[in-house]
Amino acid sequence: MDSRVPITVITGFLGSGKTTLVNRILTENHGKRIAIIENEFGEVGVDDGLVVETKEEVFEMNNGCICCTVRGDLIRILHKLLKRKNKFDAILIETTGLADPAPVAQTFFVDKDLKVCGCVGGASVRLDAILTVVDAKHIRHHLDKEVEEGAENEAVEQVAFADRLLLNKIDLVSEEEKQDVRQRLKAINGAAEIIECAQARCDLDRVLGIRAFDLERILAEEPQFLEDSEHTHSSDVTSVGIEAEGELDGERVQGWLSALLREKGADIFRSKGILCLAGSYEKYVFQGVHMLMSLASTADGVGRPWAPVEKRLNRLVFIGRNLDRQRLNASFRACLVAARAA
Ligand SMILES: Nc1nc2c(ncn2[C@@H]2O[C@H](COP(=O)(O)OP(=O)(O)OP(=O)(O)O)[C@@H](O)[C@H]2O)c(=O)[nH]1
Repeated sequence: MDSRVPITVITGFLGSGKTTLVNRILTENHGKRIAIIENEFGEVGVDDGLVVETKEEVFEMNNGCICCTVRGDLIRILHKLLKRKNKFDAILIETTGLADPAPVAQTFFVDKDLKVCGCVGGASVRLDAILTVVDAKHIRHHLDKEVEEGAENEAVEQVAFADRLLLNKIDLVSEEEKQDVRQRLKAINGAAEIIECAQARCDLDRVLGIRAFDLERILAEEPQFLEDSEHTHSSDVTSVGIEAEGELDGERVQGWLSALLREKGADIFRSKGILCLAGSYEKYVFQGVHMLMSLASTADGVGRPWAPVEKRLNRLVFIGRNLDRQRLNASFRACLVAARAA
């Protein structure tokens, strides 16, 4: 019997539905002990507030990008997990929306530390599959994005490297658009099965424990895969994080966010935040993907409520191109009740 712990890498562009899939796996009654390793892009982390309350263990890695600077952290976390007496049945790694999955996968095959400790070869873990979640509405825009010479188009890399493609958000596109996206995906990666879904609702047997990662296929397509090579992200995508204590005027902040995304949504790929609205004990979760925006509260079953002693800290992050840090900060702060009274 194979006693190695299967690792599933969940990748996909910003806002495609990775956390939605993780939440879905966590709430499904599968009887497995799962550890989740989360890596988030952006100056201010908010995903800790977006992942459902769970008995499973969630490890945050927010000091850099998993495919570049924090591979060491990933290895350390894996060693820690593997030393446990009560071993996990599965490990999920959610990458940032801008990660290249290749160097993450490579970690399990070429890293000296993993080899020394016998996790590979010594057979403690195995890479089960790379799942790439695709936003059916926005993916074409990102696949078409031109990048500077020498840099990678992360959306293309994520599709190319997938063992399974979860074509998510099919509720947002017509049949014609969906077929067009399917063709685009097939042209980049003809080998990966495409699973269509909305809200990442898919049969988990088709995505977990599937033994789909095939080193031979990768080596046939990318002979240098096992060589530790440099890669460069496109440098025009940046993030602006905002942290501010205090209560917000609900109407004002909603008006500000809708106007901002309406005007700048082509450049703001992703926005999200945890908000404290005046007169409410609920924690509000704001989610934006380009121009689409939603605001839900813990009363709708999203996130975790404010704890009685918790500091009412608003946390937001904007990820995209041409972000005006000063303007975003000033216009957000103008939505605080205190700013209005001043
Ligand atoms: N309409 C629609 N919205 C969806 C679907 N799946 C997820 N969303 C929404 O899309 C937004 C982004 O979803 P997430 O799961 O946070 O995406 P993500 O890939 O984890 O985002 P990042 O970690 O920021 O890259 C949220 O507002 C979700 O509720 C879907 O199938 N249809």
